[in-house]
Amino acid sequence: MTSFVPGQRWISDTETEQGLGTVLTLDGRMVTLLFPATGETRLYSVNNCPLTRVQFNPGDKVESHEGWIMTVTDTIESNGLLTYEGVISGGSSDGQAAVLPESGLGNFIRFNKPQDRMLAGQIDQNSNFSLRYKTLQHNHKLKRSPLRGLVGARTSLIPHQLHIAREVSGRHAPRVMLADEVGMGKTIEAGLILHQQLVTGRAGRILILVPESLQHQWLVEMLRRFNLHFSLFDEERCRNADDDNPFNTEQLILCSLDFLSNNAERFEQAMQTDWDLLVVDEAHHLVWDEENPSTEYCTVEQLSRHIPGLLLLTATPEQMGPESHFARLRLLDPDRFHDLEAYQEEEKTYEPVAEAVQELLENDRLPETAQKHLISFLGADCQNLIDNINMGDEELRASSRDRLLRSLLDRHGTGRILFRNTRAAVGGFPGRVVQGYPQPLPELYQIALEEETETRSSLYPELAYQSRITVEDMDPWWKVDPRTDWLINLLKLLKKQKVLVICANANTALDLEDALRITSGIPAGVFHENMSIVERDRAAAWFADEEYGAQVLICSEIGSEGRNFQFAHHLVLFDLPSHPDLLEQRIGRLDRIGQTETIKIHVPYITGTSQELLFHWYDRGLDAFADTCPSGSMVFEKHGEQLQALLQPESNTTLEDIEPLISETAALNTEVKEHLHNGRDRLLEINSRGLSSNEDMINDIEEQEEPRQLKRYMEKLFEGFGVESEDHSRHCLVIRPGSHMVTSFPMLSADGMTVTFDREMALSREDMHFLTWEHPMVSDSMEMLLTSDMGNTSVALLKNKALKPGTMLLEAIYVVESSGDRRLQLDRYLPATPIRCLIDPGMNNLASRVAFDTLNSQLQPIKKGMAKKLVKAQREPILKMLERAEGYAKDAVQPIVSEACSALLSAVTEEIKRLAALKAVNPNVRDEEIEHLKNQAAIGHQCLQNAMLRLDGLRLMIAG
Ligand SMILES: Nc1ncnc2c1ncn2[C@@H]1O[C@H](COP(=O)(O)OP(=O)(O)OP(=O)(O)O)[C@@H](O)[C@H]1O
Repeated sequence: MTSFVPGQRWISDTETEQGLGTVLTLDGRMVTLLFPATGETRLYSVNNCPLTRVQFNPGDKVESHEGWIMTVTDTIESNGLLTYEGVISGGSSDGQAAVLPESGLGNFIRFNKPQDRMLAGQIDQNSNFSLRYKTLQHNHKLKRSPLRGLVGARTSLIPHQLHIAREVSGRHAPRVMLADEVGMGKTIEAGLILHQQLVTGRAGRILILVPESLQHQWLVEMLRRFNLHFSLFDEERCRNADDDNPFNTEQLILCSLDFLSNNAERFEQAMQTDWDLLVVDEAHHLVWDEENPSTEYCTVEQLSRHIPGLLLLTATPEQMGPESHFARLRLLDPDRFHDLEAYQEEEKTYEPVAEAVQELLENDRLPETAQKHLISFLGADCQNLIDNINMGDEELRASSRDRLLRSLLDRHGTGRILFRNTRAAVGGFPGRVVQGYPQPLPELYQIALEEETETRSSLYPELAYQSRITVEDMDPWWKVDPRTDWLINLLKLLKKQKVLVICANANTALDLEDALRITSGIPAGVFHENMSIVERDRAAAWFADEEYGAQVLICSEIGSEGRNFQFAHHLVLFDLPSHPDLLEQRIGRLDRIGQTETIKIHVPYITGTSQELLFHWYDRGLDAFADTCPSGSMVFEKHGEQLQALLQPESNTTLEDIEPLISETAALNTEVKEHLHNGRDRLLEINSRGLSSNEDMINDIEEQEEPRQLKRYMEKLFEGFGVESEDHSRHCLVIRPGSHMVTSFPMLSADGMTVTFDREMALSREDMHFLTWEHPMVSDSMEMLLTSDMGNTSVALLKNKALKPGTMLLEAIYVVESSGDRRLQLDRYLPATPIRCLIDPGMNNLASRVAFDTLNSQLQPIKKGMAKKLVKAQREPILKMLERAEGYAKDAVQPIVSEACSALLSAVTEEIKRLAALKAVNPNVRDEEIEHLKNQAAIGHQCLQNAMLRLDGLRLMIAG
């Protein structure tokens, strides 16, 4: 061992972040070092200290503590201290000779480059070198995967959701409407898209706007399923923020749409924030008409003008009429949807477009009629794609077919921006049965209704009773109303089964709760818009509790929107809503993913009132109870007014009177359904479920999950960072901080935690953390390793009989990577890509002949002292071999960069072509947009061309 002399510079092998240390004193068997960079001193045992003497050699560049740089030409030793001679590089003294005693070396010098560390004698364990290389490989594979961002969610793999998520999240700044039927997983689809956008860096700042009642549900779903920590913003939170603009204090923010719409100051602040993506749930509330657009619509419209990405979620897009629906489409893509009349005209052509799509899907080669058909929609330009389908090889035919289909879907119909999955198309949902329960009309209701002129009162006679009958000591309405006793009997009959009751008005819900408690002692939860969010969540949780929860929850219309109650199988519609989409929203509380039984819908109605008429109109006219009703809004557009007139109390309509309307409605309903099925819905269905098999994607995801491989890898990573892990059960581990942990480990709680690598287990055991390749614990710890110098040097003994003892091999791992504005998303095309070189004494690169794992299995550790001596002795050959390795690596860079450039260009060209084609039919597509795309491509191309090569790891192996 070199002896210590005060003034010498040494570096700590275990605390490289301390910079260079100076020997202060030598006291018998102890040595004290001062690390001027941090001001810390350390006491070491001379015989057993993790220290390496710092000694530079001719050719090395060193920095003085004054900041100037010198290239060393000679080293002189005197009384154990070194003095460097050399030439200054850079600055005003460039080229001048200089002398630098080691005490004048910069204190912050750190050897983190592999060759510097190795030559300075900082050698890591072989297992960490291997872990580092594996990490680079996994990282590269993950970043290149087309499924990146979609595999990490704690959700079942449901094909229609994954298709939409992949389709949308692949886009830059996506602007789409997710309009799956109620309860089919729009929140999950949105979560997958957000997760993907965040993981890939396409988005960083996201704002979610939801109805107040859904804030908490969203927060929980985002955290529980996607590990996304959104912050809930309300007035109090904003007031307590430490910034003039509270929205600048978090990246992921969720607040209610009402909060922003009704608060000019907060809205202005939100407008001044640099968001990447805006999400609006229950977007049918964005009502628009030319003279009087709603405040909510205007709020979102203004935000959406300056936020690049926009996701609108609604199960009932046409609930507020076709104008509002069109206005929302225009929010998403003003170029494509610029003229309502033109759009409505175009809707009529959906059927022939759907036929053309069908022809493309069904025909292996395209007959002449199909060709003409396509040309009539897409113009003569598409002829060469048609020729490819008829004459090209299999791959070309498939890609040309795909491009034609995409063009058809994009330019005709709502194509790229509207996704709607229906139960009918997806299949596998439990059925629904309805039962009506006619109840006699109480005399007091009859009296109250005689004076009524409004439909609303006859639909909800308890309101008419309360406003018209004003005698003293009158009974509450629920004592008069026969539906109360009926409900109590039903609840008794269903005993412990959960029953969700929905009525239109909050007061009715409250009174009913009283009625149940007073008359029968049945405790019921209530849930309505006038309750605070906490109260609502508490009521929902009480209802959900299997063991001690309430049998019944009574909800008002608005209060229950978007909520998940699929664990219940009985739904009581205490009254009926006035629009078919509202009815669909009500039934959707139970008819959702996760519903396991046939849903029983119970509808009590009072005979002789509008309730009875409406029940029959919905049931036999629209068939809206037993089945979902995609045609509801359109039929309502046509017959709504007539229906309203008949429902008016003054009209005295009988069931017989309404029969003709019911028959007309049924006929129109069949016609509209068929029309939708053949046209718009057919296009939507193909767009929403995808053209190729989604099963393949599920298989790919399952393959990419690799729970066993991930578990093995993480066990190594835990070990590398000093985290203790032990088996819990199959695919599950218990992990906790170890006593030798070098640094804190991402997301590891101090008390330890149980993790599973298995999706099924994660879905059934909420208490376990679901580790996937995309979990922040995994991705952050991978990054932590790659940004440190851990494992970037190693020396090992190579046990291979075919090699002469003493033969030296050098393994150099390079990484080629590009840099550029985050928004350019260049790592889609060129993620950090490892290049491995294995140099033998003849300067050949053996990397392709000797696999990493094969070589690794033949290696044995060498003692650190021995390794340092070896490196010192072999300095010159190591440098020569390294130079050769760099040459090989440089040769490998160009093909990698060229491939990345072509991928970038083909993606942008496709987008430019689309805009150019849209411009032909729509003058609103601006030339600047196309120019912008071209510029982005040019900048991206330039950045890729400037990709850098750097050495990431170095391993020296000696045969023995
Ligand atoms: N892939 C999935 N894995 C596990 N659970 C799911 C999945 N998709 C949906 N669910 C569950 O199904 C229910 C309905 O999903 P979600 O709330 O996303 O539907 P929605 O379409 O947004 O509903 P609504 O139309 O009422 O707003 C939720 O309880 C959700 O957690």
